[in-house]
Amino acid sequence: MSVLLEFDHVSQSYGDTHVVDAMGFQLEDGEIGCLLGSSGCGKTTVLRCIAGFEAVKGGEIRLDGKVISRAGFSLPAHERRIGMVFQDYALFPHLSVSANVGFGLQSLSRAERAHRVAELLDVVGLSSHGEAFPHELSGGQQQRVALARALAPRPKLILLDEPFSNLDVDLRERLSREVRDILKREGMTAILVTHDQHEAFAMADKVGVMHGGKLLQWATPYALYHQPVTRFVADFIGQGAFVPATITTPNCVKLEIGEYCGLTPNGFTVGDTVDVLLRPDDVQHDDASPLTALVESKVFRGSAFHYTLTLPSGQRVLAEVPSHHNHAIGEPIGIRLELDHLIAFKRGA
Ligand SMILES: Nc1ncnc2c1ncn2[C@@H]1O[C@H](COP(=O)(O)OP(=O)(O)OP(=O)(O)O)[C@@H](O)[C@H]1O
Repeated sequence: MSVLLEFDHVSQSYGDTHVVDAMGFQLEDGEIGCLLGSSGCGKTTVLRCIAGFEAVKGGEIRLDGKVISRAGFSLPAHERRIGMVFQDYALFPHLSVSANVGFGLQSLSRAERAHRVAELLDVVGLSSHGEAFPHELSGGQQQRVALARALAPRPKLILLDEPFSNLDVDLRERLSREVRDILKREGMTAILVTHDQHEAFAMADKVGVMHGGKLLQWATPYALYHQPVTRFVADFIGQGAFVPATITTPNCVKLEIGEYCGLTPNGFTVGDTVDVLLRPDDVQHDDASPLTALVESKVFRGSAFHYTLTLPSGQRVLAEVPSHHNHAIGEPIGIRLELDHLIAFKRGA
């Protein structure tokens, strides 16, 4: 695979306000990337810079090896071959679904256009809705029309700006999987912007966590969850509790609930005091374990309970426990740690 989109120390500011700060990442041809962050972190600005609606103030954006934006130069948006899908779908209300999808295909003959439109309606599962108007479709169907319209002219890259935020949670999850399948089938490279971690994980091959205009980590969802490089990313992605510990040997760490070895505490020396992140799936319920914790609260999630447990010191940990283990608040339950790898940050850092 070759690199399609490159961000090389890209910065953007409005007056004295730095909105994007020396940002760097690479997206391979055919990959789906996602910029994830809370409101105001700069993700939409990044998307606008890629689309060509804004020129960057520093660094370079390259598409397919060619510079499309640097200080003093910005390739016009219509010459970038980038498609966009917006949060509000932005369909033309007075045009049929077919006409919406065929809108960017004016350079094709009528027959070629009809062929491409039919092909895309099939891809997004709306072949029988070609004559319908946008207001006759559900939100999810309208978003699939918007995707088909963006795919129609065979762009190099598709940008999706919070594409599912107007939809209810169930539909959002289903549609994010469907859209991923469609993009993959079409071999399309795409960047999605969202503040919803579930959406990011369901859609993307690589996710970038943004905070205050900085890209803190660009990695697979698995690596973000299991190997976050900063405390902020560890906190932002998934759930968990930080528990005090000490590095006792080059590959062992001692917590209040025991010493765990065979781990690689990178960057620490023996004697360092650290905070270890325990995810709910690291804390296993085991009736036979001599180690117990008190149930402080619990949330029923159907297949599992999310327990908040209190260790003897008062330290809280979270545990995901199959829901047939229904324990009462205040009850002690046996626990065991399953630490595959260590996520630890120096105490106070
Ligand atoms: N044209 C502008 N002029 C001045 N400040 C701007 C402009 N556009 C955005 N900003 C500021 O830049 C910061 C980043 O905005 P941006 O829209 O990129 O964030 P975002 O992460 O996409 O947020 P949201 O999820 O709320 O859309 C915000 O503080 C915003 O107020």
